[in-house]
Amino acid sequence: MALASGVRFAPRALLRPWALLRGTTLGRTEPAAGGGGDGARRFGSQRVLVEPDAASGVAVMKLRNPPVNALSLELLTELVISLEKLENDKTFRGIILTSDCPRVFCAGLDLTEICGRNPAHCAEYWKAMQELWLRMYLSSLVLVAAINGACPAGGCIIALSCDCRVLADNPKYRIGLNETLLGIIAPFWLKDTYVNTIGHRASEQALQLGSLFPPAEALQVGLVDQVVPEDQVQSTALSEMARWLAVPDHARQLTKNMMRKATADRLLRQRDADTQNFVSFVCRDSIQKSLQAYLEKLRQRKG
Ligand SMILES: CCCCCCCC/C=C\CC(=O)SCCNC(=O)CCNC(=O)[C@H](O)C(C)(C)COP(=O)(O)OP(=O)(O)OC[C@H]1O[C@@H](n2cnc3c(N)ncnc32)[C@H](O)[C@@H]1OP(=O)(O)O
Repeated sequence: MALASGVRFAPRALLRPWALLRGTTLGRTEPAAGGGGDGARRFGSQRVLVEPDAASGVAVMKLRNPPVNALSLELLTELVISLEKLENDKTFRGIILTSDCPRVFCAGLDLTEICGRNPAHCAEYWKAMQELWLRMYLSSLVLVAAINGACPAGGCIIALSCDCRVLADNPKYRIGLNETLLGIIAPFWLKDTYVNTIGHRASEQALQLGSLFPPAEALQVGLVDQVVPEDQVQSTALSEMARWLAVPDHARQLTKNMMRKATADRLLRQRDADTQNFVSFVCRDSIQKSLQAYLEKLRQRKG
């Protein structure tokens, strides 16, 4: 991990993400509509669309795992790979993360990855979740979340790992960590990320209650930095990006590292124990029952 100019402090090869791939199509490059040069070429994978703009050094990364961008193992893996690709390309200084699915930014953990699965699968899945969080939280790039839909639980984790959050002003687009309402508990590193963003008391209250905040409240509590009309989310995210990119990279990166390293190190030190904790917790009969019931409720709620 070099910490001089061109700082790269994101942990490398914490996992070999490609080893997790099942039937994904990665590394595709295709010209964007009407595009010509390299700056207009899209790349990415089945579930993560990357629209790079070499001229500005900013890439737009779109989650594309319909219907609700649930964080399947494949989506987690493809996100890590796309992020790593941009991190390794010196052309890029920032990523705007957004959703390609209407009305939902990200529905959080894919519950089908932890319901009725064996412990080995749950462990593999949780390691992929840890990996994505570590990579995003410590990324040397500026990450701006352009939150254009509902953003519960794991979706909120993704947004909280970014440097800045812009939320569309729609009362249906609630954001927060609602784990307790599913009968599960946010792990310590999620709790720490929450506390780092909105402070201890607000986190304690929101975590215990499983609060999902509508936009105005999310802004008030400091969970998001801007709330804007839906059609201005992307342009506002770009303006925010410009503000962050106006700072010299090395100074901003070192400051980010200084602010976040202790939180990330805590997970790095206890990664295996955290995985075991997760697996033994979610594999309990009682937890499986409540997750199944929640999933069933979601399926029946339709229409
Ligand atoms: C030591 C202890 C360790 C414990 C560790 C805990 C780890 C904690 C970390 C994260 C926790 C999580 O992320 S758990 C997931 C929490 N997510 C939610 O509660 C969101 C649930 N979804 C919704 O509220 C809504 O779907 C939505 C608001 C996101 C979108 O609403 P919409 O009306 O547009 O869509 P539908 O509800 O009709 O859903 C469509 C379709 O998707 C399925 N779906 C939704 N969410 C999930 C999900 N998270 N995982 C899997 N599948 C999901 C839903 O059932 C519908 O399916 P069908 O079309 O088959 O009916």
